[in-house]
Amino acid sequence: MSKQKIAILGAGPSGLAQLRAFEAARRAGVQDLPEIVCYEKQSDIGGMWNYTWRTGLDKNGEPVHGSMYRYLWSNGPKECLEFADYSFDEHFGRAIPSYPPLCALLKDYIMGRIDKQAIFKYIRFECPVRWVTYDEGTEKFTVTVMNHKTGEQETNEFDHVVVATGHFSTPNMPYFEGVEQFPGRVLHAHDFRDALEFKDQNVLLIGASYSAEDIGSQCHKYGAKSVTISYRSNPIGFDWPEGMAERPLLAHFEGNIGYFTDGSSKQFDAIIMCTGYLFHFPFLPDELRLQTNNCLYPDNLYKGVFFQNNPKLIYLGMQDQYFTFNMFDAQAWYARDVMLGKIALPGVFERRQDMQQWLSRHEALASCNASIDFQASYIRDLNDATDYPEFAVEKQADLLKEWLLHKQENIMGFRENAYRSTVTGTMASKLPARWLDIKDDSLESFMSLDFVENKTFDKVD
Ligand SMILES: Cc1cc2nc3c(=O)[nH]c(=O)nc-3n(C[C@H](O)[C@H](O)[C@H](O)COP(=O)(O)OP(=O)(O)OC[C@H]3O[C@@H](n4cnc5c(N)ncnc54)[C@H](O)[C@@H]3O)c2cc1C
Repeated sequence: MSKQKIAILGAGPSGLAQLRAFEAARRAGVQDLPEIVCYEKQSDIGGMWNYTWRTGLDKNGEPVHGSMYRYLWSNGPKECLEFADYSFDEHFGRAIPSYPPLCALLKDYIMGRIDKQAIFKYIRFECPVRWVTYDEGTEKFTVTVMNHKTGEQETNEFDHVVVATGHFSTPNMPYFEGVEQFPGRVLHAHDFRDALEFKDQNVLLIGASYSAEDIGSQCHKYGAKSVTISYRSNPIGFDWPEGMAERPLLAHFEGNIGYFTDGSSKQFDAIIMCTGYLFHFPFLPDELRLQTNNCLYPDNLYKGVFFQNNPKLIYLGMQDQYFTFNMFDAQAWYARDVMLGKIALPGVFERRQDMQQWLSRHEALASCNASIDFQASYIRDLNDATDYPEFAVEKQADLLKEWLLHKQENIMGFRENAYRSTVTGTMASKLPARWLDIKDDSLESFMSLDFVENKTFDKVD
């Protein structure tokens, strides 16, 4: 019998988790592993964590994937991202603060546990996937990619396809009457790169989620004259510093004046749409395409990963994310075991029943804390079925709840908090005060700071 072939689309944290899951099986002595090819649009691994100055199109004329900006700090504490089998202490050789102030630093950690020699051989860089089809007769997928290195298209057949292409890259861009006459800059959060650009400006952010919260805080910190956050349903509700305020939804613009639904108005210099992202799979036909919005449990994915119409098509990382890297691992390990035949997939009806149970629980979620527990129980459910190293997902859930409280208490200063690692038991170092105003975003510069002086390295037995 010929070897199974698996295509992994994307080499961001999810796709890498899938590659690493197979690599772990290989190391554990599993024979007859499938043949794997990972197609990646960019020229490096890391996905969203590859900071790029580019906006619009990349060097190959493909839509830029990255939505991250300079000076992006980890939103949640690093203790909630920590892998069971690879701690931050191990990677950096010392305790670092709970909120690493650089995406380069987090990328360094996430990629640090990857055996690059073992994994790079599977990845085909600068090969965006153009089209995927499935043949009911041969029971195979055909994947067509554009190889920008050779300038030619390539087509190959696979038994499974794992979609790990992310869902924070295609802007959801609403229209507001009069916006076309607005004289200043109008952009989506996807194209936001540097808060310094908005120094001394009156900035309007539309949206009430993480992007509005974080980009708004950044603009304030880097000298915007005022920051107004316009919400559709409910205000974010933090105790914002002077110069930042929330207003209900924008109704229309007249020139550079924005009119809000409560009848108020204000003059603006720039508009940043923090209005979220679309799930966008331009390489998939309708019958294979996941159609969802951002939520903790998209419908039609059994165990959150197997596409109901065709479970040989696997989606990773499609959930809204309290948990990120650990959840991708849990999904990748489970998906691997199904692909290897270690876990049997139930029939269509049982899969639907299982999904329905999760969807009912999902529908009943009434608070952020309940949502965090829901996602933790989802991860637990997956991990219990595989040999993924045991880790205390419930303790990380408790940390996430603390994080929410700390944000509520002090939105501009919550990143000064330090937490205890659930993996090593060590306390994070305090962030040196001068770094709260970080203007130098090099990893070297950050690591050259002496954290030891502030460190409470009281290990728990
Ligand atoms: C502004 C911002 C801040 C964030 N902050 C945090 C944070 O602080 N902590 C946290 O845990 N998470 C954060 N996230 C979430 C982040 O998206 C996840 O951490 C993680 O990157 C998701 O991994 P992924 O592999 O699923 O997707 P991605 O990281 O998006 O990777 C997808 C990969 O697929 C590739 N790809 C896309 N289309 C194709 C194609 N057609 N063919 C081939 N390859 C393709 C892309 O090039 C990319 O490499 C943030 C996201 C954003 C946008």
